[in-house]
Amino acid sequence: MTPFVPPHKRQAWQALQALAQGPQPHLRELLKSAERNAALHASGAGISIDYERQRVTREVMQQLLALADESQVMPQAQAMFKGEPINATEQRAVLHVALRGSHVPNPPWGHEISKQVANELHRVCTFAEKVREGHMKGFGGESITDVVNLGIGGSDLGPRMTTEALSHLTRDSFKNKVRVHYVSNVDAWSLYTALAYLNPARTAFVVQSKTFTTQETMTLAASAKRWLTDGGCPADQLGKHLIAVTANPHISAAQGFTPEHTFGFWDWVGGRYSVWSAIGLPLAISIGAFAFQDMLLGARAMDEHFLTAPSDQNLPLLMALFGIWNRNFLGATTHNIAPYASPLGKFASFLQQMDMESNGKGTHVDGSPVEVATAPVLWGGLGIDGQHAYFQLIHQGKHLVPMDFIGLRTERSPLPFAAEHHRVVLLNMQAQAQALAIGRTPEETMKELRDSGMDEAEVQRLAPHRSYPGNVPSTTIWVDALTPRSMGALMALYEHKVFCQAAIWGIHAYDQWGVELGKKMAKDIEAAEAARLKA
Ligand SMILES: O=P(O)(O)OC[C@H]1O[C@H](O)[C@H](O)[C@@H](O)[C@@H]1O
Repeated sequence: MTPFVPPHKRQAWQALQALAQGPQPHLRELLKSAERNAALHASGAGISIDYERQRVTREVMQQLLALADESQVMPQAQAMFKGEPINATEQRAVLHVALRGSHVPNPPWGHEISKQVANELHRVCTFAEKVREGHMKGFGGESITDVVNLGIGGSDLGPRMTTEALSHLTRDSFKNKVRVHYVSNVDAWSLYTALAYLNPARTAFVVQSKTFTTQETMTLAASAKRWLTDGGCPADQLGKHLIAVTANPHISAAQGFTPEHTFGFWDWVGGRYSVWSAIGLPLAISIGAFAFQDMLLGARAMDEHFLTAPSDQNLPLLMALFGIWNRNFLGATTHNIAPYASPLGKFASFLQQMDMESNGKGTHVDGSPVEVATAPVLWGGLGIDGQHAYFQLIHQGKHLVPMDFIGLRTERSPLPFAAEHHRVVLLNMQAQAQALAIGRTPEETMKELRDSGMDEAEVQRLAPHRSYPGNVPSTTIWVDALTPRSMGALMALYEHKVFCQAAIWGIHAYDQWGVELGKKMAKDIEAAEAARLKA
C-alpha cells in the first residue's frame, strides 16, 4: 500500500468538492429520469438497496467510486480479513469476520483461528441447548428458567437487540423453557426491576465483559451474587448460577467463575463487533443454537458479498459512499436509521455504538489531525413511531437528515390479518421516502389548497407553512424477511459500511480511546473519596 494521504488531498475528493460547489439538481429533478432510477439498485446476501433517492448524479457516483479506489478501501479490507494488526493503537488484529467463517476452506486469517473459533462456538451452542432444555440446575436442583445478562456496550447491545429482533421466531418453540433478560445500567432500579419477579433458585446470570474490569458490570455482578445468597443459595453453590463470557478468563476465574461456565473470546474481537462470539450466548439461549448459527451464516454471506462484489454493486461500499457524500460534501451532521419492522426497535441503538464509537474520531492513522468531518450523529428508531414524533424536523426543520429506511418484503407474524398491517407499514415507508425526496413547492401547495376550496387570503397565509423543501436523501434497504440469516447479513452490512468509511477518512475504527478519560476520572474521584474517608 502507498503512504497515507489525508482524504481531502485525494484527487477524487477534490473533484467531489468541485461537484458539490456546482449547481446541484434537486431530487425532484433527478427522480424524473426513469433510466437513472432503474440503475440505482444493488443487492447481495438477501438484501437489496434502492438508492435513487440519494442526491447523486452519474458524475458524483463516478467520483465516489474513484475515491474508494484511491483510498484503497478493498486492499484495506483484505488486510483486515488476513488478520493484519489494523487496530494499530492497540496493536491488534480485527477479526470478527473469522467468528462467522470458521467453516470456510482456506480462511485468510488461518486455520488455527478457525479451529479456536469452531471449538468455542461448539461449547456455546451445546451449553445454550442444555439451558434451553432445562438441564441447567440451580442450588436446589430445580431447572434454571431465567437467565439475566449483565453487561454493557458491546456486551449488551448486540445480544439484546438481536434477542428482541429474533426471539418472536422461537416463541412457540417447545424446547425453550427459558426467558432471557438484559440489565446494562448500574442504576439499582434497573437490576431491581429485572429481578423483582424472579426466583433465585431458578435464575442464572451471564456476566459478559470483554475486559472483566468494567465497573458497572462488576458492580451488577457483585449485587447478583448477594441477591442469590440472600435468596438461599449457599456460597459454595454460587458457581451453579454464574456464567462468565470474557476475553480475560484469568480475572473471572479469580472471582470464582468455574471453567465449565466460562466462555472465551479473543482480543481481536472488538466489543461492539462481538455478538458473533460467545457474547452471543444469551441470544443463543433465547433463539436456539441453530438459529444463532444461521445468523452467523447470514453475516458470512455479507462478508463474501463485500469481498467479491464489484464496487458499483457492493452494498457496504455504496452505503459508505452515500454517507461520505452526505456528510462531507452536502454538510449533513446527523443520520437517521428508520426501520419499518417493530422487531428492529433496538437496531438504531445498536448501530449508534457500532458507528459512533468506531468512527467518532479526530486523528488520522498517521497521527495527524483530521481536517474533514467524520461520523455523523447517528440516531433513529422505528419509522412509523418517528413519523408521529420527530419526522416534522426532518421534513421542515433546518437540519439535513439523510435517512436509511429499512423494510421487510415479507412479514410472517401469525396474526391472520398481518398482511393488512404490513401493507400499511410499507405504504407509509414508501410515502415518507418520496415526500422527503420531492417535497412540495409553494406553488404546488397553493394549487392544492385552492383546489380544496380555501379562500385566497388563507391560501396565501398558509402556503409557506404547508410547503416542504424536500431534497432529503435516503436509501431504502429491503430485507426479504426477518430471519436469523437476514439479521446477520443486515448487521454485517453496517459493520462493513463503518469499515469503508474509516478507510476513506483514514481513521482507526477499532479503538475507542475517547471513552477512557471519563473512566479514569471516575476512578480518580473514587480514590480521592476513599482517601478522604480514611483521613
Ligand atoms: O465488555 P466490556 O469490557 O465490559 O466493555 C463494555 C464496553 O465498555 C467500554 O467502555 C467500551 O466503550 C465499549 O466498547 C465496550 O463494549
